[in-house]
Parts: sequence; structure tokens; C-alpha cells
Amino acid sequence: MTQTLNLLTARCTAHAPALSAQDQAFYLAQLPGWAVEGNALVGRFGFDNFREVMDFANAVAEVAETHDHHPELSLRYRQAVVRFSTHSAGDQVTLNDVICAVQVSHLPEAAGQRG
Ligand SMILES: C[C@H](O)[C@H](O)[C@H]1CNC2=NC(N)=NC(=O)C2=N1
Repeated sequence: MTQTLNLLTARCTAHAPALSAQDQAFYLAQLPGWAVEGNALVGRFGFDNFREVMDFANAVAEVAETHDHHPELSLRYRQAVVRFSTHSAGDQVTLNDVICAVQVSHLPEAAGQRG
């Protein structure tokens, strides 16, 4: 059931269920630059140089530790790819992934992203 909540301040919860396709579409509309690929919520971020990539990655790590919800990160020169899925939901996309994706997108280190 789609719910209205402030994703910027929401916290992850235990035992979050996999989102329905309808709920995925609802939340993706609020996540420009993100897509569901396979069973993961994937965001691509572009930067001017590798130092900016690493600063972003470290900021993502803080979000992950705050929520105890950890993405797969792929880092390369001028690009970071962030993949969230929920292991405890059988590696499906849950609201926890959406919450973390929104908060990653709003990091100051993500500002100026060029995808
Ligand atoms: C015990 C601890 O809460 C779990 O291992 C956490 C850690 N980080 C996690 N990260 C992700 N992405 N999914 C999880 O289900 C998850 N579970």
C-alpha cells in the first residue's frame, strides 16, 4: 500500500517487505536518475574528478551506517553507481532502499551530479 511519508527524514525499519511494481513506480517518480534494474534500485552519479567520487562514496557510507542499510558501490573515475536492495527481503527492493536512495540523492556531495 503506497503511503505518504517524508522520505528525507524517514528511517529504515526492520522486516520491510518487497515493494509491489505499482509502489516501485510511485517512488521512482520521486527519484530522478534512479531506476530499478534487476532487483535493485540503481542510481548513477557523475563528477568532475575521482576525489569528488570518493567524497560522495564516504558520504554514502555515512547514510548506510546511519540506517544500517548498505548499498553496493561501483566507483570509477568521474562516476559512482549506487545499488540498493534489501538482503532481508530476499534481495528485493523495499521502502528501505527508497529511503536511502532519497537521502543519498540529497547529500551535498551529490549536488551537481551529471548522471
Ligand atoms: C543485522 C543487520 O541489520 C543487517 O545485516 C543489515 C545490514 N545491512 C543491510 N543492507 C542491506 N542493503 N540490506 C539488508 O537487509 C541489510 N541488513
